[in-house]
Amino acid sequence: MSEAPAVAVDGLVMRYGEKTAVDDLSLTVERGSITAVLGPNGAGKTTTLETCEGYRAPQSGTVRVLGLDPVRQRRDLLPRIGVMLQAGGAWSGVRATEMLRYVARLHAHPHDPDTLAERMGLEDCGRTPYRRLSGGQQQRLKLALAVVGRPEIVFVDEPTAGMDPQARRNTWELLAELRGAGVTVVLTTHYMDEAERLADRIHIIDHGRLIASGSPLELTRGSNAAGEEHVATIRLVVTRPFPAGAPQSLRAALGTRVEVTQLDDVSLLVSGPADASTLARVSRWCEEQGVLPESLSLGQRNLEDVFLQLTGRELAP
Ligand SMILES: Nc1ncnc2c1ncn2[C@@H]1O[C@H](COP(=O)(O)OP(=O)(O)OP(=O)(O)O)[C@@H](O)[C@H]1O
Repeated sequence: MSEAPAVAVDGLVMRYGEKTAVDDLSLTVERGSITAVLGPNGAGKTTTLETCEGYRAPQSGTVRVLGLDPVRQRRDLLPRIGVMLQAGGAWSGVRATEMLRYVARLHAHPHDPDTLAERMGLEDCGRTPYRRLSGGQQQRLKLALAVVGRPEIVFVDEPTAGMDPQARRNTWELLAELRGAGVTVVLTTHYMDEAERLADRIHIIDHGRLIASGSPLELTRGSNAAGEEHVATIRLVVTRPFPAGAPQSLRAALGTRVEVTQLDDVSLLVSGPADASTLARVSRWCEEQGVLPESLSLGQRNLEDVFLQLTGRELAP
């Protein structure tokens, strides 16, 4: 029998009263991968993760982690997973190293807590009570607590929120190292660069639904109806609102190989096999329409553009 995926979510529905937080979500996470669940605030990322961690029972649908039911088989699953929660996760008065040593002792084959503390840059604040640690230090301690027991899979919710750039890079390194050691990492983030740089696979969710899945390259390359790759994105921002029908008119001017998405009254996105001559044609179109570009730029398509095209909204909070 083939090994079950690290995570299999199938038709998950989760509601809080009238509010549907997770809406018929299905996704899988392969073992040994870093998988990012990317989405804006309130997309349903934390709720999905908490269901995988066994803190919430699915209201509809199924969730399996390492082939086990996280609620019914919690005792079997708990020693095999590591969890970094967004909020809480340590007692407020406990000292950092004390907490790490305590949690290490709960596991059969833990990492050495002192080495891990050093690795996470926590050696200088080992005697500081948790509540007195800075936001970034608390994040690092929570991550150390999640991995000290050598889990097979770690769930990390917004692992680098509030960290400075150096601590973010250290965290990315640690997560990549875990993958190198065969650990599956599932992380939620609303930082596109984090997902793009770290993840083997990205699931983009919005309003509790899966709207796209793929490797960072698959997602950012994308393709148009003719199967051509979306290699570039042109962003156009103008000084006054576009006339009605602007996206259609611009698309007619540029040809069918590109896609035009209007983001708001004054900005739109052109994506497709665009180059300098496309840029020149956009500029000419502005002249014909009597709109003045405030900015016009050509760049590689990134995850932000993918999200914008799919939803018409910005991903960044
Ligand atoms: N305990 C709760 N009671 C009521 N509504 C909730 C509760 N927890 C979450 N929600 C709502 O469910 C939706 C999904 O929330 P969730 O925390 O899962 O999203 P998220 O993608 O993790 O967001 P964030 O990035 O802000 O953490 C949101 O609209 C949120 O307001």
